Amino acid sequence: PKPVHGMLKWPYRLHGHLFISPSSARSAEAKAFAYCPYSRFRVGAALLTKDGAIFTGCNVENACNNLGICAERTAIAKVVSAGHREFKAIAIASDLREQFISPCGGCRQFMREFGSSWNVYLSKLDGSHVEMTVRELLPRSFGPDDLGMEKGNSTPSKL
Ligand SMILES: O=c1ccn([C@H]2C[C@H](O)[C@@H](CO)O2)c(=O)[nH]1
Ligand SMILES: [Zn+2]
Repeated sequence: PKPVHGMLKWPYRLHGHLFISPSSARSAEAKAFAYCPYSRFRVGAALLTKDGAIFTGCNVENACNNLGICAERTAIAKVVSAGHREFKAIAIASDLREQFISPCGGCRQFMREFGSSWNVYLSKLDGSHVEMTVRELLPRSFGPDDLGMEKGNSTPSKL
């Protein structure tokens, strides 16, 4: 495929694949930092906020196996602790060539806390993507509204 130059509007289609730029590229970069000595399965995530900021995350495993955290949750914890709660999309990258990396159930619930109608980009190693909404990945979900909350997106400083 020919390289593409210049500014590309997000998201864009190329060679029949859907790419999100720049967050898809950033998820692949984040994968390089994966701490995964136990599974050797590298995952990177890049989360795009409504105001255009991008935060990355990688999986961080632990000798106490069940304490490991996924790339998606790392990225969400980083972005929320930086004061953002309104998200446009999260892109996920792994080394899988034949399959689109799909978030685990725990991460789907973590995403859903901050709304159901934002996008998740499941990618293959070649950068091609499938676009899904949080709602499609986690239908009929339990969320903040079920506890009488407005939604998880309320501005920081409010509880
Ligand atoms: O969407 C996914 C799927 C798996 N992993 C991590 C968890 C664990 O460290 C390794 C193998 O499951 O990959 C993620 O970070 N995100
Ligand atoms: Zn997960």
